[in-house]
Amino acid sequence: MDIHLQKSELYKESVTLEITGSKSETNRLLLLQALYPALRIENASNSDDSKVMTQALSSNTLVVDIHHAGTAMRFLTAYFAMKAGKTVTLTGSQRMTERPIEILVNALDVLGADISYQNHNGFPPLVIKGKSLVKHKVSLQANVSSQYISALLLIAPQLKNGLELTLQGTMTSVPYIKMTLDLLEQIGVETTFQNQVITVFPKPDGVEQQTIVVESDWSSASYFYSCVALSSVGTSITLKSYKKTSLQGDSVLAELYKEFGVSSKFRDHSLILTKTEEVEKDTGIAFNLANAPDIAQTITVTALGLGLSCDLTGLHTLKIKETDRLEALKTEIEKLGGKINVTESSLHLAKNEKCNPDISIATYNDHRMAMAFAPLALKIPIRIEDASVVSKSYPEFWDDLKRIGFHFNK
Ligand SMILES: O=C(O)C1=C[C@@H](OP(=O)(O)O)[C@@H](O)[C@H](O)C1
Ligand SMILES: C=C(OP(=O)(O)O)C(=O)O
Repeated sequence: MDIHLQKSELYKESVTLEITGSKSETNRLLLLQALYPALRIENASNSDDSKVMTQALSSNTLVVDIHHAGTAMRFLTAYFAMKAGKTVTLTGSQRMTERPIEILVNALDVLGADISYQNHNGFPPLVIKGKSLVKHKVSLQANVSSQYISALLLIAPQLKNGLELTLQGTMTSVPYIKMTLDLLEQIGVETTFQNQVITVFPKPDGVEQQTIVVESDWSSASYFYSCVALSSVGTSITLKSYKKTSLQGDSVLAELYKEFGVSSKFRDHSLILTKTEEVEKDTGIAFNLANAPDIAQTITVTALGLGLSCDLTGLHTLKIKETDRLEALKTEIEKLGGKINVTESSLHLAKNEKCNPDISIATYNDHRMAMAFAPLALKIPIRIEDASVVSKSYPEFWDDLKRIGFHFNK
């Protein structure tokens, strides 16, 4: 299904949207709940990625398919590796079979796991024979994906001797590691993180009965930051339920979007975004997003819509996500008339006058390609191909766009 967005304008009155829970927090808590059934989760994400995670944790089938969900692939590899007596083939979409997992598999091997590759070394599908893992010290490369690290940390309190993890090289996506440690601490697991060594102490006997409320998803909020940035001064949107002090690294949006003239105010659990000033055309945007890779596409498209130049660094993980996001951005932005250069870990977007209207944006099975480009309809009519991809993280995305004033026919 393609969606043709007409040129739209946000409603003058600030509309309030309820955004689904963070998929990162939810998928961690779902795994922890499988290990500690006393946990209750509120405001869980209704994303496809969280649905497949829930299904996988309760399934008794020999083959578990997690589709496009990177967190589910990585977290469940660790989970099934320590489930003694159970053998599972863990697989996913075509793209998932191209997303590397060797660093995690090697680390689990060191801990005593039995995992083999069904087709290509280093990539899913994996055949995992669950075993009791008794070793507790391992080192792994920390600059490819933080999800490998979170996967090990999540199972660590149920390992006989806990875990001592040494991170090698420059760490990437660090807030996601801290989110995992924070959630472990919240449920009563002791952890330390000093220099590049993380220790998780064993917690074999269960945790106290408790309910954890998931904060709404900040990566999903990014698309509304972009909508407000691309609107006139005074435009406002209210999003629920957010906290000023978040576990999610993408909450850095509140800081970064000041450069696009957007202010963020917290009232109770609402986040109010307001366009407070026009941005000078000569202002160039420059951010290092190594700690917030999922908002790179949103920021690039906001800059394009405002005609600003934009330099982003720290993007080395984008090439192994739902698609090669650097190449996908380059191809689609060039169709719109933008001038963009990409390297293995950065992008440069040149200042531009205006975008070509009525371009059809390909989305490459990547929810964030669809959601990042949609706000451009505040400037030009635009078509988004295969629009249902958004359900990977944010199934109500298109309904919410309608609620704030976008016009389109599905
Ligand atoms: O742990 C997580 O929940 C995530 C970590 C990040 O991945 P990398 O660590 O691979 O960059 C992020 O891009 C992904 O959307 C979610
Ligand atoms: C990269 C993402 O997800 P994952 O790696 O979990 O598939 C994402 O949601 O942007």
